[in-house]
Amino acid sequence: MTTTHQTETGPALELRGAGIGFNGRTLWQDVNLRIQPGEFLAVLGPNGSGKSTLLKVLLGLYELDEGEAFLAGRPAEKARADVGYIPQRHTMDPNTPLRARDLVALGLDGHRYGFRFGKNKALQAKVDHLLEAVGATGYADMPVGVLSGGEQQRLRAAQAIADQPAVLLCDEPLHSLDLYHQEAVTALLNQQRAENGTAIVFVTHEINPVLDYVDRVLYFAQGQYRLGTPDEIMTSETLTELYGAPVEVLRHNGRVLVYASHAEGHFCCDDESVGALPGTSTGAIPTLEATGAERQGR
Ligand SMILES: Nc1ncnc2c1ncn2[C@@H]1O[C@H](COP(=O)(O)OP(=O)(O)OP(=O)(O)O)[C@@H](O)[C@H]1O
Repeated sequence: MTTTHQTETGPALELRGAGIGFNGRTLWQDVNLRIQPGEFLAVLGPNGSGKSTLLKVLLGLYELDEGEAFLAGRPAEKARADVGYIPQRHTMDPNTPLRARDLVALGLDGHRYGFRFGKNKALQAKVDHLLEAVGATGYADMPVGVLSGGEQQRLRAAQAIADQPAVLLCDEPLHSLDLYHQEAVTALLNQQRAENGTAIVFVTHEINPVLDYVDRVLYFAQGQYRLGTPDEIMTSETLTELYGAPVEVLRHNGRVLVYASHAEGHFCCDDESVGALPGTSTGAIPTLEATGAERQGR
């Protein structure tokens, strides 16, 4: 059965006055956000700014310090069945006793079908379709533990959308994928939101591969956030204001290029973009990750 979340009323996801921090350091606060069914939200920000934490709040794994989080009209901790999740890449144990197709099948209401799944022809066909969509047909019957990181990541993407969730939470899902498979996975996610109304929350350091699909950007930095369309947020003016120090944003061949020249180098943008900046040598760019001093000071 096809689920279409676009026909449902109300936002797919909502944060009201939300805030969270750890060990006395506020990651973000007073976040107000309504994501509609079918909307694609990119979440950006430096290392440690709280992007993955946002996903964990939406998964009901972390409690907010203030405010509320709702998914499909329910408090986040009660909405697990409405959520698909592509976790940040981690390599699976080589001895994991699952084939690639079993991993994807678990996304199809695995708790209900369990390993009897193999007898259901309709579900098998669905798994085959998902495997094909992420280019995994060739290794469908291989044990997942022997697959490469990128191959495993494509299976996680297929698994996460298998049950057509109302909200899909993606934590750097393109990390370690080659360009061809980045495009295949982003096209699949886009199809999922267009055809089934799945709202997508996409944490990434690199907006360019999804720029064509992104409706709005949520950008965390310095304990603050900005929310708006890519044209509103990915500007020198907005990011300079957010970081409180000069950031230059350029558009080149349809790509967003972010250049942070502050001496402390505590900005974050994607290295690939900086490298692509015309007339700029990567050697001249300071480190773009949070400094050790910043992290210890939280
Ligand atoms: N359970 C926890 N207990 C204590 N600190 C935590 C916990 N979870 C996250 N943090 C801290 O909160 C900060 C934000 O972590 P988070 O993983 O959300 O960052 P991020 O923006 O996703 O970073 P990255 O780009 O590096 O993946 C980090 O400094 C992290 O150490």
